[in-house]
Amino acid sequence: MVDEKGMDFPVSWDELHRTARALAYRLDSLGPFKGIVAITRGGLVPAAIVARELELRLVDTVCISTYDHKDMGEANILKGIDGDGEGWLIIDDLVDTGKTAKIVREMLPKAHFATVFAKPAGRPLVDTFVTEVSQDTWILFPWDVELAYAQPIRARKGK
Ligand SMILES: O=P(O)(O)OC[C@H]1O[C@H](OP(=O)(O)OP(=O)(O)O)[C@H](O)[C@@H]1O
Ligand code: HPA
Ligand SMILES: [Mg+2]
Repeated sequence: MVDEKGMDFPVSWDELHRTARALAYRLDSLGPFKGIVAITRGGLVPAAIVARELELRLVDTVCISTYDHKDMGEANILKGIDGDGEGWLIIDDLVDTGKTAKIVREMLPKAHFATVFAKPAGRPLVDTFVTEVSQDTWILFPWDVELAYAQPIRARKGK
């Protein structure tokens, strides 16, 4: 779908699994880490995949909510975490504007911040990521979609 937020970029479960494993592969040489801090909710699935690959069993959460579907609002910090993050790995699904990442970095300045996807505006705030997509792309994660009829491309264009 194309709307004012740009083109949708759908990601399947398989692709997400493969890309999160690629992230774990990169992170393996940057550790060892004490544990993972998952940024809910989007970071939960990638964090589970990375935790499995890096054999990390200590997993905590920072809970932040900024978007209502594609509409950005104020960042609500629902749950923080103590300490400066030294030795910890923070995992989120993506950085977009970098608003969430900035809050998390201020909260845990010594942690390593990693995401599966990055858009250019947020990229400088991430230590490690795998796939960059353009700023006007909207990533559709597999947990946000269901299988449904898709109109042929020509019909969508009204031909
Ligand atoms: O770089 P930003 O512009 O801050 O956008 C990225 C953040 O937005 C999304 O979270 P959201 O607030 O939608 O909450 P959710 O993870 O619970 O879906 C996504 O999971 C990132 O955490
Ligand atoms: O591109 C995105 N996809 C899903 N959630 C998001 N939250 C901020 N940007 C995005
Ligand atoms: Mg999130």
